[in-house]
Amino acid sequence: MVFAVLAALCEVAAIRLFGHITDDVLATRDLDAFWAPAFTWLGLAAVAGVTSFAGAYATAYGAEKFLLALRDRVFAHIQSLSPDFSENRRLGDLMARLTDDIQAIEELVGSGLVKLFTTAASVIFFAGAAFFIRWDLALVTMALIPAFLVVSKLFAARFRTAAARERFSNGAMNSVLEEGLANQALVQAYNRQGAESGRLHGEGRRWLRANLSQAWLSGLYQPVVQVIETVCLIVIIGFGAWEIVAGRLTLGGLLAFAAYLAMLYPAVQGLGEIALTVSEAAAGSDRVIEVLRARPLVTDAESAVALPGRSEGRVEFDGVGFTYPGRTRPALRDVSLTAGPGDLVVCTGPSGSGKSTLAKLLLRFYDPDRGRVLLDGRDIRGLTRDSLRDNVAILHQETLLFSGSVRDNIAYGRPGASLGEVIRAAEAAGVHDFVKLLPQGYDTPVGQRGRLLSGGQRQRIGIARAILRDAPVLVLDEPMTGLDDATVAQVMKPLRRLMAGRTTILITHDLRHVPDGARIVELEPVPREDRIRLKRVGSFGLRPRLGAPPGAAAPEAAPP
Ligand SMILES: Nc1ncnc2c1ncn2[C@@H]1O[C@H](COP(=O)(O)OP(=O)(O)OP(=O)(O)O)[C@@H](O)[C@H]1O
Repeated sequence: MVFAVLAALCEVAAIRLFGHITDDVLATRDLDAFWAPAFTWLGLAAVAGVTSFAGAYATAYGAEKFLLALRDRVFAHIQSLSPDFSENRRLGDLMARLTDDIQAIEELVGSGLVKLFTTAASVIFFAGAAFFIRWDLALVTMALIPAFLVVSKLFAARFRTAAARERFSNGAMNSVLEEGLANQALVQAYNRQGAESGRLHGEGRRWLRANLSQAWLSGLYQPVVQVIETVCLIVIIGFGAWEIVAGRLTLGGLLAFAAYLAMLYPAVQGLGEIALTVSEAAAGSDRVIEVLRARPLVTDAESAVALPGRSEGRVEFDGVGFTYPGRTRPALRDVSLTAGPGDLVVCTGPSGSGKSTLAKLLLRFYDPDRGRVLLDGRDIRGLTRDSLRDNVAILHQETLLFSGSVRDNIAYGRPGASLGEVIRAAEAAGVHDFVKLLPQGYDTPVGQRGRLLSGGQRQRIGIARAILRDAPVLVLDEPMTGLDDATVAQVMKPLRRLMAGRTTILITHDLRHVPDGARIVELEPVPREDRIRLKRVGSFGLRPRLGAPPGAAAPEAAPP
């Protein structure tokens, strides 16, 4: 701001010099009087050049840093929300909020604010200089300024509506793009290329219309303002000419005055344009603020403590009931089970009976509505989420991989792990054998979501990651899904190694590969009956601790 104000002051002085040159050199034809103002002018131009460069760079620096900090903050905020937040929204739209909408805010807060300040300063300087030459003439000029402001206010309101539509369409278009690209195999397999292209075209047209109405408004704004500006200049020059004829104003005075006005009106116009930038930024900021206002469903309690050291791995669900936010049917009701080090508890049951929900509660993505989840006898709501999750390793149904190398993906379980540790985990998980055959070994990229690898290979990388994490509690969510018997056999060996000595909760509806000695917990979907029944299955060992004996009435009210 300081640099920009200095540059504007240099321009004011340069115009004044131009007036002097006109009156003292051109009108008098005295060449000797030319050199001093000419060199001063040159000096001013140099100072103006340096200061405006410094101002522009400093503004860009501040704006970019702001953009970086805001994006980091919004992203960190989204990461602190339950996975539910992203799952309930379209990914492309969220990405548009993190990129384009934040960029629109940056344009206002970074360059926009500086521009507002420096333009306002220029208006004051040029108006002051014009007053200095002829206050009465300047007053006439100023009387026309409100016309600019009224026009810009009229346009800004419409521009804001158009900008909000454009932001919304941009998010929708990004969502279609993201979904189409992420599901390309599905699109091609079902011959839906045309439909997907049509969807994109539809969103693209909506975006185009929103952009065109913005272009229409900003295109119209310029000529309207220019007409007002021209009327002002003609009035001033006419009035000035009359004053010169009457001998009350010199030619240099009039020229300098007109030059000040030529600088002043664009500055006033610039103030109006900032109103348009504000409208655009407001549309973007509404969308970013909506994200920042979302509160995490689960936070660390003020009295939350970190687990002292490594957990023993004693897990207990004690009369747990849970309904997802916005749902009326409970996902779980009165579930009780315990598992200790070395135990393997297999949660089974039909689809939708709440098996994966148990894992989400154990990781505290949600808190139960009833009952408690305990780790080492402590309610996990009294523990910090970091220390809880440090002690639980999860292997998801579809192993989630990032688009880095094999090594990066295994080391995700323990950042900073050495290559030796990664290789040891990979050997234990049966990853090493196929990695040896990959073109770049552990540095081979796994592709977007690991799609360059087979399902079984991805699963084994997930196991290696969990081995490296070395957490005392292990949750395996359908680790065998989609694998053929031969691959399951390959995966089972490292899985057994991984489970040894840990508390393992294995979620599966396929009991064929469950190791002997496992405790089986069968969940039944809540809506069909009033209670969750846990029952013993076949010859698989121990009976779990029951929340309610089979056949007993459910302690809670029936679901709505
Ligand atoms: N994020 C969510 N928001 C709302 N409801 C959900 C959510 N996730 C799951 N549900 C609902 O909760 C119930 C239990 O789901 P859950 O995923 O735990 O079942 P599951 O037994 O693991 O099923 P599957 O074997 O098919 O994976 C289902 O009725 C499901 O529709």
